[in-house]
Parts: sequence; C-alpha cells; structure tokens
Amino acid sequence: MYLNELLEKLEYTCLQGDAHILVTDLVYDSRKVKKGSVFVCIEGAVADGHDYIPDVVEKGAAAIVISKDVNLPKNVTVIRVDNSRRVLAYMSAAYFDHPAKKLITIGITGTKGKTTTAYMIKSILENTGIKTGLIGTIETIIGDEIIPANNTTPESYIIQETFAKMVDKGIKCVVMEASSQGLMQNRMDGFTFDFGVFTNLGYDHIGANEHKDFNDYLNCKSKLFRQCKIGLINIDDKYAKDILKDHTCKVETFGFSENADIYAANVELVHKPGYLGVAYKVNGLMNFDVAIDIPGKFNVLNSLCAIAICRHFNVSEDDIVKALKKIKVRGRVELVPLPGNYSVMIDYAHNAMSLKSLLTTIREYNPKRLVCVFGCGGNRSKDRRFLMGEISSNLADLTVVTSDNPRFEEPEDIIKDIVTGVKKGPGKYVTITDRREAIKYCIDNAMEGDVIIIAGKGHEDYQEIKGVKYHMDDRELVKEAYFGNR
Ligand SMILES: CC(=O)N[C@H]1[C@@H](OP(=O)(O)OP(=O)(O)OC[C@H]2O[C@@H](n3ccc(=O)[nH]c3=O)[C@H](O)[C@@H]2O)O[C@H](CO)[C@@H](O)[C@@H]1O[C@H](C)C(=O)N[C@@H](C)C(=O)N[C@H](CCC(=O)O)C(=O)O
Ligand SMILES: Nc1ncnc2c1ncn2[C@@H]1O[C@H](COP(=O)(O)OP(=O)(O)OP(=O)(O)O)[C@@H](O)[C@H]1O
Ligand SMILES: N[C@H](CCC[C@H](N)C(=O)O)C(=O)O
Ligand SMILES: [Mg+2]
Repeated sequence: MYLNELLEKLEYTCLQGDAHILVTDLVYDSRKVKKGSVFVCIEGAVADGHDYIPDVVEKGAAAIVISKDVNLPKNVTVIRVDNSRRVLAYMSAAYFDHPAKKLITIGITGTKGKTTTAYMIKSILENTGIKTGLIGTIETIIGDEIIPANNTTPESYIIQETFAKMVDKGIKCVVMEASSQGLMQNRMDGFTFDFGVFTNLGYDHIGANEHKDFNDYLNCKSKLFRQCKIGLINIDDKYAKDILKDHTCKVETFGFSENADIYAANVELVHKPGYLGVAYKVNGLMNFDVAIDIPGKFNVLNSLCAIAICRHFNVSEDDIVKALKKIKVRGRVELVPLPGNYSVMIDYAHNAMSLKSLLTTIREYNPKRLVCVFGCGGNRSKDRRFLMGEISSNLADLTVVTSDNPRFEEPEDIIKDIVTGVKKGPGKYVTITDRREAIKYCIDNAMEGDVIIIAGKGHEDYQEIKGVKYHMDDRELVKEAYFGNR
C-alpha cells in the first residue's frame, strides 16, 4: 500500500523523502514497528510517540508522521500534520479499506445509558436476524468472538480493524459506545455514522486526565451529531438543544414528553422480592406495550431509544417485545438470584448522575430499606466522591462506604472524601474498607423487603490496586456472603 493513498483527504506536508512509497503496515506503538512500517507519533497522557523516533528508525520504519518539531532522522520519509490522532483515524480507515461503508453504524453518546442501550439494540436486531457487532465498555463482540474491553471506545486503528473483521464475518450492523474521551481524542474520525444517539448529559469526567471543563465535555459529545446521518435525541434532557449545536444530521426525538417523535407513557414499576421490572406503552411513531425484567425508569428511556433506532430496520413489534422481555445487561441493575426475601442488585453506577438516577428510581419501588454499598475509583475525578457520598446519604437509608478500584491512591483517603459527602446528608453510614467484608455486612444484616444495591463495579471481575488487577467479582462476593453463612 502506498503511503500517499493512506493520507488521502488529509492535509499534510512531506518534510523529507517521498510520500509515494510503499509501506508494509500502519503502526502507532513503537514496539510494533517492523521494516517498512509507517509510524504515527502520538503525544499521550503518559508517553510521547515522538520520543520513540530513533527507536523506530533503527527498526526500519519507512515513514513517520509527526505533529511537532523534532530532529529529522535520516533515510526515512517524514510527514508533518497538525493532529496526529485525527490523522491516525483517517489513515486507519483507508488502511482497512473503509469498512464502515460496508456496515450500518450506530454510535451512542451520553453520560449514562450507552452500554445498556447498545445491548438492547443488539438484542432486538439479532432477534430479527440482523447480525450485529458491538463495541463498548464491557467487551467487543464480533460474532462468536468476544474481546474484553480496555476502553469503552478503543483507539481509531482498533475500531477500523474491528469493523473490517465484522465485514469479513458477514456482520451487517455495528452498535458502539462513543465515549466523550473517544470523541475528544478523534478515535471515531474518518467515517460517518448512519445513526448517532444522545442519551443524556450530566456532570462527570472533569479533571484528572479527562475533560478540562463541562463545556469541553459537552462539545466533545456534540461532535457526533456533525458526524452522523440521523441523530436520535433524548428530548427530555436539558442539554438536548446544546448537543445539537451546529448539527448536520436529520433529527428524531424520544423521551417521556409527548412532543417527542416516539414517547413512553403509562410507566408501571413492578416489585416482588428478588424481582424488579418495568412496563410502559410506546406512543407516537409506534404504538405497543413493552415489559422488561430489569428495573428503573431510565431503562424505559434506554429501551425506548433502542426501539427508536430499530424502527429504521423494519423490525416487527413482536420481535421488539420479545427481545426486550429477555434483556439482561451484565452489571447494570443486575439482580443476583438468592432465595432470600430481599433483593440484591449489582450495578455500575460510579458517578453522581447514575447513582442519583439509580437510587431515585429504586426508591420508587418502595423497598423497606434501601441500602447502598459503594466506593470510588482512585486516580479519577475527585468530585465524584463528594457528590456520590451526598447523594447516597440523601437517598439511601444506609450507606456502606467501601473500596472500588483504589489504583494508586490509598483506599482510606478515598473513603474519607466520600464520607465528607455522606455527612452532608441525613442517611446512616458505616465504613468498611474491604469490599468483601462490606458486602458480607450488608447480607448479614439484610431484612425482609430490603433492596441492597452494590454499586460501582458492575461487570468488572477485578480490583485494581497499585497497577495490579486482582480477581474480584461482586456476584461471587454476594454468594459467598449468603451461602457461606448457612
Ligand atoms: C488518558 C487517556 O485517555 N488515555 C488513552 C490514550 O492513551 P495515551 O495515548 O495517552 O497513551 P500513552 O501511553 O501516553 O502513549 C502515547 C503514545 O505513545 C506510544 N508509545 C508508548 C510507549 C512506547 O514504548 N512506545 C510508544 O510508541 C503509544 O502507543 C501511544 O501512541 O489512548 C489510548 C489508546 O486509545 C487509550 O487506551 C488510553 O486510555 C486509558 C487506558 C484510559 O484510562 N482512558 C480513559 C480516560 C478513557 O478513555 N475512558 C473512556 C470512557 C470510559 C467510560 O465509559 O466512562 C473510554 O472510552 O474508555
Ligand atoms: N439512561 C440512564 N440515565 C441515568 N442513569 C442510567 C441510565 N442508564 C443506566 N443508568 C445508570 O448508569 C449505570 C451505567 O449505565 P450504562 O453502563 O448503561 O451507561 P454508560 O453510559 O455506558 O456508562 P459508562 O460511561 O460508565 O460506560 C447503570 O448501572 C445505571 O445505574
Ligand atoms: N471507565 C470508567 C469506569 C470506572 C469504574 C469504577 N469502578 C472505577 O474504577 O472508577 C473509568 O475508568 O473511569
Ligand atoms: Mg458504557
């Protein structure tokens, strides 16, 4: 493949050598460079690709793509660009022969609900016989192949490589989560989505290595609607208009509001010990009743959004109803089957918005007591800790503050921050640093009619401490606590 073909549609300057040369492969990690590779230098949060130029030249790279001034190495083509992440995305799309054009692509952005909605869409489409791939927080699914995820939205090269594999496997459609960091870092540049979805926007991901402020966060999310053909927007979200700033797509709306193109009405919450579900009526562009076996008003919106997308695929009402009836998403309001007369739920709420929606909606099921056990991740936005503490104290009867993934921070320091928030509200609380012990405490003290929510880690099967991931699975901890006692 010729280098200039990979650079099609891009603005660049060839500082040295010739862009019309053959390259063997496209690489953005120096450790993978081989003779004849083109190496794209990326300035990251931890490392800077430009620092590895001598190393890749030594390994025989044919060309390098740079975005800042460096000492020009000898005998190698040097391409200068403004934004190497963006360029990597376009080059990757060309390298894999634009696989997105051979798929129907659905991108979901929003602070919460992306993963859940993605699985709902996949489930409905597959129920109708449309082979659908998925890229998201939990995993990438390419037919039978399941790859655990590192990022919600992987690097552009991986996205394009995954799309190409999907095309090879006869997959027709792909649904993917478009994280704000992914949009910010140009991971999804180089192709147009057929559908873009906006679920909602709440305060999150500000600080640490993430967004500089809320405006930046909002602007990154709005990018999707300048990069898709049809935008599906949650009309009830207060940022719905802002997200559509400068949009270029056709817009359709969903929500509880009757102004939406497709809207939900007559919401019914169903609660029996060990079972929480929700039912509603779809109105507007489609009209039928839906019942799902996972709880929460937000799952009305998530499933309605999935219906609004699938409507474009001529899916029958019957197929939608059947697919949604059996939907379960790992670690999202996931009920742990236990013989007890109370309910235990594992959930991924790890920011203010999700914890508030979760506890508010579960309160509506009138549990005897609402118990919430959670911690916060280390080396992530500190705001989450104070806010989540306060929210839990305001909405749960008992908050059990424990550890999440401490990463490189001391668990006790994180707990201290959470407790500062907890103390602002009226709720009772205890602190138990060991997550296993904290869960055991909740199970040992459970009462009839309680709902115990174990929040923050959802599908995760590890606890990350000082760079090491130790096996830990909330489901196993619940079962161990329950059956270990009997
Ligand atoms: C802070 C951040 O966003 N980091 C992401 C970023 O890493 P980075 O580019 O900064 O990586 P880096 O280690 O500094 O390296 C820079 C460059 O040097 C190269 N390098 C490095 C070492 C070497 O020896 N040789 C070499 O060439 C690297 O290959 C890279 O090209 O780009 C990587 C590839 O896309 C991501 O995997 C990585 O995500 C890390 C793991 C992360 O934690 N990201 C979070 C903030 C994130 O992106 N989260 C979102 C949303 C999560 C949610 O759902 O809420 C997500 O989409 O996952
Ligand atoms: N539409 C929604 N609105 C508010 N909260 C939601 C919504 N859907 C799910 N939640 C809550 O947020 C948590 C995470 O949901 P989900 O994984 O679907 O969102 P996400 O956008 O993929 O989040 P992340 O960015 O962490 O991957 C759930 O466990 C639940 O507590
Ligand atoms: N993708 C998110 C997940 C956070 C989940 C929570 N368990 C934590 O470790 O903070 C992040 O990396 O910020
Ligand atoms: Mg997700």
